[in-house]
Amino acid sequence: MKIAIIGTGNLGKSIAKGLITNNAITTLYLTKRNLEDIQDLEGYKNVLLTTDNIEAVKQSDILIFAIQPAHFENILRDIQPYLTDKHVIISTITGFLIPQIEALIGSDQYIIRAMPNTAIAVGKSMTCLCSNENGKKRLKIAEAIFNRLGHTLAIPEAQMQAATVVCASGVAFWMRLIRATTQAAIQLGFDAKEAQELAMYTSEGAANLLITNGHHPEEEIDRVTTPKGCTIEGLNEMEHKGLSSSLIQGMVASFNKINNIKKEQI
Ligand SMILES: NC(=O)C1=CN([C@@H]2O[C@H](COP(=O)(O)OP(=O)(O)OC[C@H]3O[C@@H](n4cnc5c(N)ncnc54)[C@H](O)[C@@H]3O)[C@@H](O)[C@H]2O)C=CC1
Ligand SMILES: O=C(O)[C@@H]1CCC=N1
Repeated sequence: MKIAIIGTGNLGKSIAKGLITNNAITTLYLTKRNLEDIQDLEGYKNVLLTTDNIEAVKQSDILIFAIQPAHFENILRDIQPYLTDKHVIISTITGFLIPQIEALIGSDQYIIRAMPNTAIAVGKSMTCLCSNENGKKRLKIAEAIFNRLGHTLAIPEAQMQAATVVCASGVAFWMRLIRATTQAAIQLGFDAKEAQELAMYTSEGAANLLITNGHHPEEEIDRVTTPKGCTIEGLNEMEHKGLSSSLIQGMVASFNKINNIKKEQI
């Protein structure tokens, strides 16, 4: 696949690393205004760095946009004359809706919105996808790309904001949970490196139990909680202190914020 990433910053670089590691490219154009920060990607086979978005568009079929929302409109206007029937437009940009993209480049384009997270760099992104009417014909291509870089779910566009909180911001929420369990493990006597190892692999194992077995989390909790044992003692103490409630309230606060970001910027 001839892919271009327009705007190779945090997310764009993570996608690039995932595509390179998974051999998912014929050519990969990476664009950025200043190429210094992505020089480390230059040595890879078939990876080309450029500041020229138009050149990258002309040479590629799949265009993944990973710039900040404020830059998207001008870049779309610049590249619009060079779009042809071969192109699939994939936008990762938060809060930029399909009708806004259609208004700039036309509803006859194949337009897909993708909401990945930074775990895409290690092939473990939970990526939500939606498309315009025409883009439905190319959704399978986007699924094929992002399934190589983790797991995908096609959703209606109306759920993209919620998906951003759960999956993209979700990486930060999980990092904080892993850090907190690491701190507890240090207090219980492990050195910092060991403590993080225990926290990371325990959380990976817990998630994999659900992924592999398809169980509800409480079913797995029931297997661990010995009556009058230490697990239920700790679990109930966490709930008395508001663990579930605080997570839910935090995610709802993120959702309220994401719905107001655009209004605040105006
Ligand atoms: N960071 C994350 O976890 C996620 C971010 N997003 C969305 O992805 C987008 C990018 O986010 P980040 O990577 O964090 O931002 P970033 O600021 O790190 O990256 C944007 C890049 O675009 C480049 N750029 C600016 N103007 C350009 C132009 N005219 N031509 C080519 N490149 C240009 C900048 O140099 C920068 O490297 C945002 O719209 C964000 O909402 C979506 C999902 C997750
Ligand atoms: O924090 C943010 O607003 C963006 C959207 C999801 C990840 N980063």
